[in-house]
This record gives sequence, structure tokens and C-alpha cells, in this order.
Amino acid sequence: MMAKASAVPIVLKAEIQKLIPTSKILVVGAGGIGCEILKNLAMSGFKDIEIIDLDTIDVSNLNRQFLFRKEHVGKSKAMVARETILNYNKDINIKAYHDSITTSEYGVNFFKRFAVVLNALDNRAARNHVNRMCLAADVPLIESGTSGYTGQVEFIKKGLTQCYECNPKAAQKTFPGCTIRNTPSEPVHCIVWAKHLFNQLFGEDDPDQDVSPDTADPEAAGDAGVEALAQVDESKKVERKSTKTWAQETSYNPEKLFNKFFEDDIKYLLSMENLWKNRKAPIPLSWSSAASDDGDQEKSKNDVHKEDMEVWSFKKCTEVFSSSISMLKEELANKNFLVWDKDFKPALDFVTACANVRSHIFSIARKSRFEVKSIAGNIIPAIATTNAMVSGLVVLLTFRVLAEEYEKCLTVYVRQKSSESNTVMMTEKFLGAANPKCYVCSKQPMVDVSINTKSMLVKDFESEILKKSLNMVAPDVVLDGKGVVVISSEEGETAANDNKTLTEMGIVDGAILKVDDFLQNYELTICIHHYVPKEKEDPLYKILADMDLQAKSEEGANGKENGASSASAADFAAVNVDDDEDPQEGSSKRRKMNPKEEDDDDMIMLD
Ligand SMILES: Nc1ncnc2c1ncn2[C@@H]1O[C@H](COP(=O)(O)OP(=O)(O)OP(=O)(O)O)[C@@H](O)[C@H]1O
Ligand SMILES: [Zn+2]
Repeated sequence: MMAKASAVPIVLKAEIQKLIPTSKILVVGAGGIGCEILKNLAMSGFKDIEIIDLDTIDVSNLNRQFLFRKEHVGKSKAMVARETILNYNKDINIKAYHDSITTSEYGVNFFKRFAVVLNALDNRAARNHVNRMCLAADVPLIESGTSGYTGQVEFIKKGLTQCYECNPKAAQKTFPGCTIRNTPSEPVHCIVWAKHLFNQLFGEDDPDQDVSPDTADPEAAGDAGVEALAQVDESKKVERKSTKTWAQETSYNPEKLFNKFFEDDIKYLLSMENLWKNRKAPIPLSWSSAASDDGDQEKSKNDVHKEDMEVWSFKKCTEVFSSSISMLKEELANKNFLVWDKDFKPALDFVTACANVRSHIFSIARKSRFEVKSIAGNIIPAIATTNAMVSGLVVLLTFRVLAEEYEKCLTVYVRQKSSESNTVMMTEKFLGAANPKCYVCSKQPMVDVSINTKSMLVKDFESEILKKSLNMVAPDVVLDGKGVVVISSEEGETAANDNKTLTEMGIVDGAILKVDDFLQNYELTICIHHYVPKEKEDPLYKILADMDLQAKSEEGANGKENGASSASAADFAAVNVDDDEDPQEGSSKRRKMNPKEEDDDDMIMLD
């Protein structure tokens, strides 16, 4: 099928035809888009391709990642993609790497070997990294992404266009902790709470995922203030130790657990009367009343998917609660902790049961297991047709890039035309010039970081600010003027600094840090501002690429156009739907699909 690129001589200029077999192409990611791109490259006559993917094939990939078959499940995506392409055309020189593109093996010299790099990724961290590597190596990058029926293809070249990080991306959807713990109003709030409960009972300890009533909720304190509330309510407070320790002491007794989370804690919440002045108060539910209520199970019409599609009765919820806990307890016996996984049935069952009971307590619509899985797992329906369209466009753009017809390398959006019609429309636009204040591609990249220098530890500065927010892989940090090496990318070299505060290292208000990520060939100057959050809603730290832009946007209606360079982790006290996902695999799958639109596709709601 693929051996003959018969259409190529007719539609492409002789110059491009000559470039196709000799140009070396890197495809990053062999998932939905990656498989399509590889097929298109092979069909177009490309002969020198490298493919990298860190993952193995999952059965759920087979419906659209057509280079893979059932017998390949569990095998390396990159390796199998290579074999399948070779089966189509054995003359292609295709090299596969089963690895993450962010590892140090793939430095600037690795990237320099390619005529063009094609991203087919599903997460921002990897996209940011490839963006930096292509800038450092001065290799053109074609970036693409899809989300359901929408998609985008964009050409990025150093000095010519914006880079992937020129415009700040909207934060992933987060919910304030008090909404999750005290006043849920949507199914997703209860699902996030149930996932946190799973982690509290079976997972790794994470204080940010507390599921108990939040006594510091300013709304609960009303005029009296938070401290007053804490004092007044101390007498009523249910005694709290680590939820896991307590659960283990009860041998994970389902009845005791149920009564604590759905009766006692809800009664405690009711005692925070201010919360219920303007909203419907929750109704505590005991194990005995839930277990005897088999009344309102929504019967599914389709017996095949019955369990998945129906909304469970309370009796069923208690049964599933009980059985899933006993399975999870067993699973935990051989491990230190469990990691929530939407595809592990007892974990999904537990979250479905808990989320539905909590939803009922707060008069929120309940959901079927299928719906809970979709919301909890942030599953965006991947549409093979959109992947195919986008991948076709990627390869068309590749032809233009190879011919250096950069003025023809337009950004293309794939969109549904309107709600009345299902026609797909594509619009094209020139990608704007680089943002001169971009903290990645400008001549002297610089950011302002406002942070509590007295309490932040060096190790948290490295993990939260440099790696998580600024997306560095292996940073070296020197305090400017003093020459003090604060963080070294050499393992253990600066371990003695890890638990020191920034102030103890001499990093105080006005300090300048020179940060160098050797792998990304990226140097950044960070201006430190001492900052202490005043209000509960204030972020723990702020990262701004340009103070002027930020000041303007704060005056604006919703701050959408603000210059904050990394809103995504700017408030790590907030509850993030994605917070239990590996950042490399997280679902921040697609970047902003249209500059005019808010990027709300990090989480898909079914409602
Ligand atoms: N750092 C990385 N290095 C190499 N490959 C990566 C990296 N991060 C993600 N990928 C790969 O990018 C691909 C993206 O493909 P896709 O969006 O179809 O995701 P998927 O995991 O195959 O499917 P789904 O998420 O819908 O189950 C995946 O195969 C993933 O393993
Ligand atoms: Zn940029």
C-alpha cells in the first residue's frame, strides 16, 4: 500500500520531490497523531525517519493507532511502529527509540541532525522541552494537537515565528480546596474529592488532598474571622489523625469508614453554619440507611453495559464501597501505597461509589461508572478522523518547510463550523512574531518570581519553580554577584543546600539568580521578590515574564490576557484535577487551539 508514492510526482514541485527522500525527520510520539504522521511520511516517499516514544501499547490505543494490533499490546510503541512501517516499505531507513525525549541522551546535537521535527505529543511538559531543544538546535518544529473534533497545526522556527512558549497557556482547571472539602456543587467536585479520599486511604500521603472539612474556609468564619471559627468549633471537632492510620486501625471496616466520611464529617460541616446560609445544606447519610435504600437505581436499557451505564442505588453504592475496599486492601498488602488508575476496576468502583454518595448528600446529580471514569480520568474522546486531518496537514507543512517556503507555513485550525452543522472548517493564519518578552526565546530570557524567601526550601524551589513551572530538566543555579552555587545538576553536589531556605542561601528580595539548563541549552535570569500571600486565595508564588503586562491584566475583567508566564503551577495549594497524574503523561494534552479561546480542554466535562 505504501511502497508507491504515486501521487507525489504529480502534485509536488521537483525541488520538493528531491528533498523528500533525503531529509531526515524526527517524529516525537507514536500515539494517535504519531501513527498517522508516520504512515503519511512513508506514503509520501520519506526514507530517513526517526521515531521516539516512551510508552508501550495499550489495548485502548488499538481503535485509532492503526500501526498496532492486538498481539502488540504491552510492546514498545516506537519499536512496533517501526516494524509496521517496514512491513509496508522495507526500503525506509527508520530508527526507533523507546525512551522519553526529555532524557539527556537527546541533546542539542541529536536534534541538529534533523531537517524538521514533528511533535505528536500529549503533554505540555514534553512539548515545552522539544520547543526549547528545537530553538537551541535551530531546527524547524511542526507542533500539532487534537482534542475531540478540534485540532491545530503550527510551524515554529527560531527568529521567524513565535515559539511554543511565547504566549502563556491557561492554567489547568483547578478548584479551590474549600469547594472540594466543604461546598461541592458539581459532580466533578465530588469525583475529585473521591479520588483524594482514595489517595488518603490507599495512596501516598499528600496534605494537599485532605478530604476532611476545611475549618479555615473564610466563608465559614463569616465576620468572626478564621481564627475565631477554629476556636469556637474546636469542641465539636471530630478527632483527626492520619486518615490512613485511622482506617488501618479499623482494618478498613467499610461501615466505620462510610459513617465517618458520609455521616460524621457531614455533621461537622453542618456545624459550620455560615456555609449554609445561602446554599442548600448537605444531608448526612449513615451506612444503615444507605444500605437499605435500593429505591432509585436508574435501569439501563442496554444490558451489555448495564453496570457501567446505570446510576447505582445507595444499596449498590454500599455494596461496591465494601467490595472495592476489600480488594484495594488486599492489593495494598504487598505495596507501600496504591496509585489511582481509572483502568483498575476496584479503584474506579471505589471512586464511583464515594462520589455518588457525596453527590447525593449535597443534592448533586449522580453519575454512572462510565461517566465517572470519563471525568475522573480526564478522558477526551480521541477522534481518529481529526488525528488523520491534522497529520495530513503536518506532512503538507513539512513539504513547505523543507522547501523553505516559510511564508506559506500557516497555522491551521480544525474546527466544527457551528452547532447547527457538523461541517468541519479549517482556517489558516500566519503565526505571529515572537513575543519579545518570552522567557524562552527572547535574547535575554528573564522572569520575576515572587516567593516567600524565608520559608521556601531550595529543594522545593527546584522542584516547584524550576522544574514544574518553568519546565527545566536539569537546572544549575548560581546566585549572581556572589557566585554561590545554589543548585547543581550533578547528582548530590549541592545536596547540603536542599533543606535550607532561600534566605539562608542569601536569596532575598532583589536577588538575581542565573539559571542554566545545560540539556536545553537554556539560560534564564530570575529576579527574586520576597512575597507573602495575604489572603487564602492568593497563590503561594507568582511567576511573571513581564511585570508590566501582568499589572495591566490584573486591571482587566478576567485576566485572560495576562503576562503571567506560568499560571499552571502558580498556585499549588489549589486542587488540580490532574494532580495525581505523572506530569509527563498528564492530560494537559492539547495546547490552546485558538488564540481567542480559553484553553478549557484540560478537562472534559460530560454535562
Ligand atoms: N516525553 C515523551 N517522550 C516521548 N514520547 C512521549 C513523551 N510524552 C508523551 N509521549 C508519547 O506521545 C504520544 C501521544 O499520543 P496520544 O495523544 O495518542 O496518547 P496515547 O497515550 O497514545 O493515547 P490516550 O492518552 O488517548 O490513551 C503517546 O504515545 C506518548 O507515549
Ligand atoms: Zn517564545
